[in-house]
Amino acid sequence: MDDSQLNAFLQNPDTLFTNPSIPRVFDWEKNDMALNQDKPSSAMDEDEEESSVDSMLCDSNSRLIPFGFSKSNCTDEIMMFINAGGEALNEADSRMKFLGDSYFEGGNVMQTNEHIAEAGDCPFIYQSARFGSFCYRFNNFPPGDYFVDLHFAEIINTNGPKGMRVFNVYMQEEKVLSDFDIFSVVGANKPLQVDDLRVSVKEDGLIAMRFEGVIGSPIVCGICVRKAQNIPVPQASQEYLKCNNCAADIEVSSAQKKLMRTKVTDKYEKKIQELTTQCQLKTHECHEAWMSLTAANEQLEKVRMELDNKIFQTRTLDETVGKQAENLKNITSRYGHDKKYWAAAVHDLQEKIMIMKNEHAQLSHDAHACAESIPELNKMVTGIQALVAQSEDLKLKYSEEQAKRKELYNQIQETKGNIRVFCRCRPLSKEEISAGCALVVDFDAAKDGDLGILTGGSTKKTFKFDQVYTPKDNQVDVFADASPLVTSVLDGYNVCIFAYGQTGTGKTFTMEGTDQNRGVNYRTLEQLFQIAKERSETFMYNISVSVLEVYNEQIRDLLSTSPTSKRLEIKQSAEGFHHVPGIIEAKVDNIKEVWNVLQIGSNSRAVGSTNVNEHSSRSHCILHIMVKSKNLMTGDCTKSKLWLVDLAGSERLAKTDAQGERLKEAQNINKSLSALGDVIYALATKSSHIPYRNSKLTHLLQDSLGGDSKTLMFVQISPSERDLSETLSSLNFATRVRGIELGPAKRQVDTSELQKMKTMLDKARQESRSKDESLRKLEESLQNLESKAKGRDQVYKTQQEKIKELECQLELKTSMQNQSEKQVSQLSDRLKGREEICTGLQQKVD
Ligand SMILES: Nc1ncnc2c1ncn2[C@@H]1O[C@H](COP(=O)(O)OP(=O)(O)OP(=O)(O)O)[C@@H](O)[C@H]1O
Repeated sequence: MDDSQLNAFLQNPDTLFTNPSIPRVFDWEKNDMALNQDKPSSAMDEDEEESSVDSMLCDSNSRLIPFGFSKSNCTDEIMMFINAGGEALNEADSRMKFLGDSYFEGGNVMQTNEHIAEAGDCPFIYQSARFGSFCYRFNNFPPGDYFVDLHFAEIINTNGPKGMRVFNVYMQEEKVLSDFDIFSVVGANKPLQVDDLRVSVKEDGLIAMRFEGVIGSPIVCGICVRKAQNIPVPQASQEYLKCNNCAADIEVSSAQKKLMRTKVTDKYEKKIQELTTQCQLKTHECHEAWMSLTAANEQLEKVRMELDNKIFQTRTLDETVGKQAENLKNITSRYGHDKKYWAAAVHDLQEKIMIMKNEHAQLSHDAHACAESIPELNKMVTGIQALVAQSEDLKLKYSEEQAKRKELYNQIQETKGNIRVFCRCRPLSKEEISAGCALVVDFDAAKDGDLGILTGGSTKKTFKFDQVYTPKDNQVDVFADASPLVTSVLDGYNVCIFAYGQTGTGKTFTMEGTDQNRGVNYRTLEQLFQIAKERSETFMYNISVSVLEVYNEQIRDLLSTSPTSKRLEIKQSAEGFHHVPGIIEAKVDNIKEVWNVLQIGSNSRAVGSTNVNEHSSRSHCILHIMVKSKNLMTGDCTKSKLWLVDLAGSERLAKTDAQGERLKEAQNINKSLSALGDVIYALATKSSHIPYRNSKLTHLLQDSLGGDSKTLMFVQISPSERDLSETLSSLNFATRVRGIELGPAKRQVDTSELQKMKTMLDKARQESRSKDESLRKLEESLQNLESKAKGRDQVYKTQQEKIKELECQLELKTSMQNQSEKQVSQLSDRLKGREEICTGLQQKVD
């Protein structure tokens, strides 16, 4: 209690007693007993209630305070108020008539900070208490009657239950409160005031109070002792009782009444005693029950805790099981998927194994067959080797024969002469036929190279040439005699073939021909590629083509796409070859490409002139073919040229009566043709000076006219009598050329010598033919052998490769089979493992 609280209390001590919030056990103003509400240990039964009025009317010495004794009967003089500690309220000494010494025995003082509900302004009183079985003794009270107020609060065991703390209170060794249970009245932490316990103080001036536990320990927070007013002693008087039968008042003396009361009291006291005993027993039982209940509660709490733990564990387990179930589900689904996949894979593998087994069997069979055929193959190999050796021998012989053939051929050519002249006469044109032109050409001895010209009347002039072609002879016949020169070109000789003659006599027809009747140019090149192809095993050829035109002593490149091509000049290279720098050399690999090139040249020639036929008659058209060859066996290289020239028309100026540009053209043509004649003459006479440079034509053909070069001239003539003079002119020129070629010295050889030479020539021809024939046969047999050898080689190689391939496949398939079997066994193991895992998991889930 702090100072302010103490002062408040001292100024108005009744606050302790008038606080309406504090329950009171004995409230005289209400004239009721608070204890009856909850029926504490001293609770009364219904029988007792009937007599309670009497039983509670006690005298001053009785334990019970007389009924109807109100607080107003008491003096307000407070004799003493102590707190639970048993100390007097020192500050109030001057106000309270504290009458002397006091002491207590037993118990402990305890304090709490618990909140005391409804304690009004003085919770402090109830926050300190004496606890345990104890007693107070207060001395030096003046004799008389006093009221004692006791203050209680259940502040120790706040959770009850009822009957846990039950105690008796004695005043002057009289029990004033029996089996008092605070908790049962107000519960925990609530104040309880027991007012107006009446105490008589004798001469010894002593008030003794004793608190004695029945169950648990007594507890008290404060004690107030007040001086009571003098209580009037009731006078003994007559009392009346109502007769039950007649309703008459029966006088009852005080003694009688007292006797009655004593009897009743005794009876009820005995009953009370019994009930008290029973109550004590019941209380004891209750206490035991409570204790067992507490123990059971503790047990229950433990069980609850365990249950909580179990629930928690169960939840955790549930979650784990859920997760495991999910996992299991996933695993099961994966397993199902895997199972399907692996089943399909196993099925595939089994199928593959089956196929491989079949293939293996087939391969084994093939291998056996191959192994069996090996001796035969060996025989074949031996045969092939023999054939190859034979072939090599034949090749050698063939090379030798070829060399001999070449030698003989050249000998024949040389015998024939390096410049040869063929005469070809065109048929009469429609115009000539319609004009009724007569034929002036006699072909009776044409086969022998003799040509007769009817010069008028019965006179006939005969010309001799290497070949004479009648109008009936076609392009094939013409080329058949010219073709050996193609071989010479491929053998490395320079060759020049040109057509000479009057305009319109068939020069272009012979050289170029038409689409249906290809001429010498096309056929020469065709044969060139054919022979090159035939010789491809021993020779490698590189062929290129240029197309030129010489017009008015100017060279024009007909393959050039440039419209204003620069002036082309003839130069001599360091090796001594003559060439035209800047001229296009189109590389050709086949006849188709050649034809394209010829077409380009022909078109280009057409573009450059207003009148094609006229222009072609006035210009020299030259096809230049360069052939580079390499002998693959010897490594020898050659570089040869083939000139195919369609010369301009050779008609005489007098006849054409040309003037101006025409005259200039004709002069240039004559000049170049004369220059050609001069060169040939110089070559024939072995002149020290060959006038090649007199014209562009001879300058251009320098390398192919003379020396080792071979020249073929086609002299083209008209059969018409209208062209007789020009025909004679052309034939004379050709004869000169041919005559010059053979040389006058040869001509002068005598007949026997000539005959001898002829015989030798025939013999050589015969030999050449027979050798050609044998050579052809040899070539054929060689080709057959080679093709056979190649075929067998190929078969052998194929067989060997097949054997190797089969062996490889066999190995591969065997290893694949082993691997597959391993995989299958591994998969089976894995499958088993998974199934076991799944079974375990399934079991877990179950
Ligand atoms: N042997 C022949 N058989 C059939 N027709 C021929 C023969 N020779 C020439 N001709 C025809 O005669 C005509 C003139 O021939 P071509 O143009 O070849 O003469 P050319 O001498 O080249 O003339 P130019 O000097 O004017 O060029 C052509 O229509 C041609 O078809």
